[in-house]
Amino acid sequence: MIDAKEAISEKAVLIGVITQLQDETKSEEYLDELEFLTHTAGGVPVKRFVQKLDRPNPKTFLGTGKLEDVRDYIKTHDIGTAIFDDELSPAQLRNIEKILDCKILDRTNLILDIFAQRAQTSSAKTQVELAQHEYLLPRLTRLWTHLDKQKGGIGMRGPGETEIETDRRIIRDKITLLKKRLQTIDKQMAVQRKNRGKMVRVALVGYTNVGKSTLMNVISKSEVFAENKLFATLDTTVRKVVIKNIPFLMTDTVGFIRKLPTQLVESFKSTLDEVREADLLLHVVDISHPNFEDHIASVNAILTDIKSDDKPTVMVFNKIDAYEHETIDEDDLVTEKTKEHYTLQDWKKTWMNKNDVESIFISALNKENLDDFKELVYEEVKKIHIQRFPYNDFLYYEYKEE
Ligand SMILES: Nc1nc2c(ncn2[C@@H]2O[C@H](COP(=O)(O)OP(=O)(O)OP(=O)(O)O)[C@@H](O)[C@H]2O)c(=O)[nH]1
Ligand SMILES: [Mg+2]
Repeated sequence: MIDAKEAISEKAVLIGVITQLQDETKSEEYLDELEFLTHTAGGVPVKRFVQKLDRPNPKTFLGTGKLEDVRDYIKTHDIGTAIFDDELSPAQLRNIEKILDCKILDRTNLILDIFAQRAQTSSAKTQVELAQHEYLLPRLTRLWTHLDKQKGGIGMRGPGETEIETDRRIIRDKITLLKKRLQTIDKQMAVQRKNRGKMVRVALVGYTNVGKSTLMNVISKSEVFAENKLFATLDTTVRKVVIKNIPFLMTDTVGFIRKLPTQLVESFKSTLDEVREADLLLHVVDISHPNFEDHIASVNAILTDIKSDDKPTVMVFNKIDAYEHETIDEDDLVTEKTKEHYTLQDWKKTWMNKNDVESIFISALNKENLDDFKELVYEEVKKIHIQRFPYNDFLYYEYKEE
């Protein structure tokens, strides 16, 4: 198993591709994100290698020529790790390892590593460990390559293969064990959720680092760990919040990311159950991020994945204090107005015009527009609360303070 702390603490090169599916700009944005991930994991990105291809090479991800460039660079600059901006297949990993003499990580691996470093509770730790083992299982074949060379095609059933088989069996057993342990945890968590009664449940969801925990803190006056790193939160925090005369439960949970490893989605089931069982979602967006629309799409895809896309949702555009846009000079009649030129007002109009979804623009950090935010959440929670407690109307006795 990859040691969480040791995995990367050294210089790394980042490797990506430009394809028909991702143009130069996209590729660069993705590598920016990979760089942020690398930092978060404790690595130091020193150089990027990007190649234009129809699609990633099925055998070596990059073309072999380009990969040799990478190898030369790694040798001369004493690089410890090469990080690929995609999930490498077991075969790709094996082939690349033959060419580059250093630690190879892919995006999935990197994310798993960050999760492993950050997991605090036994639940989160078990979930990550399960995901790591499932990632590892098909990739255990690495040893085969050495055998291949030594023995050729014949006589492969030597001790080497038995060893791999033994390793595989150990990992499979471990997976079974972890799954069992998770089932027990799942049950406990389900009981806990039940014990919370019928109170309306609101879940903060959104891309990683958008400010969910910060918002949770200002709304519930709690102290949830928030920082400018990806995946600051892995465990779910639930707080009771009261706005005016309605108490409800608010959940802060793990942030999403583009191409969240499927193993993680699967093993974080009990964490994501909080989202699945929520009555109302607050989809928090970092509007100051140049890719925020992509982030919304990624989050929606994962919500669909976990069958939670049809829940009542409020779009919460956070970090308005940090929003910047490009401007067109008044005498410039050539430049066409694009989204880069949108003011906050333009974005508000765009979103207010959507009938099926409520939206609000705030800054959790500077506490801007929080009163309107609370009012909106109150109205949405009230709709659900009234349905759930039809006879409990005394809760709605609102007394005005003069
Ligand atoms: N400028 C600005 N920064 C903010 C705002 N809200 C949060 N941040 C910063 O954004 C960073 C991430 O905040 P978190 O609250 O940890 O974000 P999160 O969504 O919980 O992140 P994960 O738990 O990693 O998914 C921190 O450095 C916050 O201080 C805001 O309104 N404006
Ligand atoms: Mg958080």
